[in-house]
Amino acid sequence: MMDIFLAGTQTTSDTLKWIIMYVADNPEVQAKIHKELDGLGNDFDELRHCKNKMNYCEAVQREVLRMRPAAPVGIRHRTLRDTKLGGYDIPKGTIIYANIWAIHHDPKNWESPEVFKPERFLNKDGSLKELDKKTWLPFSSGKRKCVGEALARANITMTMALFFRRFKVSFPPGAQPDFEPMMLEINGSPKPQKIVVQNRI
Ligand code: HEM
Repeated sequence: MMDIFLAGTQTTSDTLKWIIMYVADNPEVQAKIHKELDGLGNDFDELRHCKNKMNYCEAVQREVLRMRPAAPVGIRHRTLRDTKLGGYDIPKGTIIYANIWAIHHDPKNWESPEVFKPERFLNKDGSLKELDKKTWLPFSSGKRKCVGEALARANITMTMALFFRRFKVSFPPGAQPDFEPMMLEINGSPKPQKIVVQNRI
């Protein structure tokens, strides 16, 4: 139970904080989020039916999870026996981890990886592209991948919808936002930032 609480709280809240920061820093992205959410009309009352109509919000979520994965090097594992991986010999008992950050920022995988661009996940007609699970893996991969992915993704989608429907965010005038994560145990958390939150309704 402790694993679920520890692994499931800061990861989701950090991702939401990164989303707020990237949206505050990109007014044109925020305008598109607001347009999409305003377009849901009365459907908004039944949020669970809206997920498939929120492609742009989904693209923002994917891009933030790519640029600032909440667990940038996953969880450490120890090999149970001598093994070979990618041509390397790895002795029994070696501590290994997946460098998710490096995969997400590798220009071989992503065009201009340091640029925040949710559109990279969308087709020209606004539909979502198929996810390449070899290059986008914020929840890691394989047998020990995150067990909370579906819960986290649903939680982030609903919070984004409820929050951005109601609020507009920005950095205070003259602020110099800091997008460098600070590593806390396994988490790549944002540093505390001041954000201006304005009511839209
Ligand atoms: C944005 C949110 C989240 C992200 C980015 C994330 C990411 C990850 C990653 C990268 C791992 C390591 C997998 C590996 O060892 O290869 C992991 C493991 C794990 N996550 Fe998450 N996680 C998130 C939310 C959650 C939530 C909401 C829960 C539970 C309610 C959860 C529960 C766990 C558990 C129990 C493990 C260990 C799995 C195992 O060792 O078999 N996570 N997560």
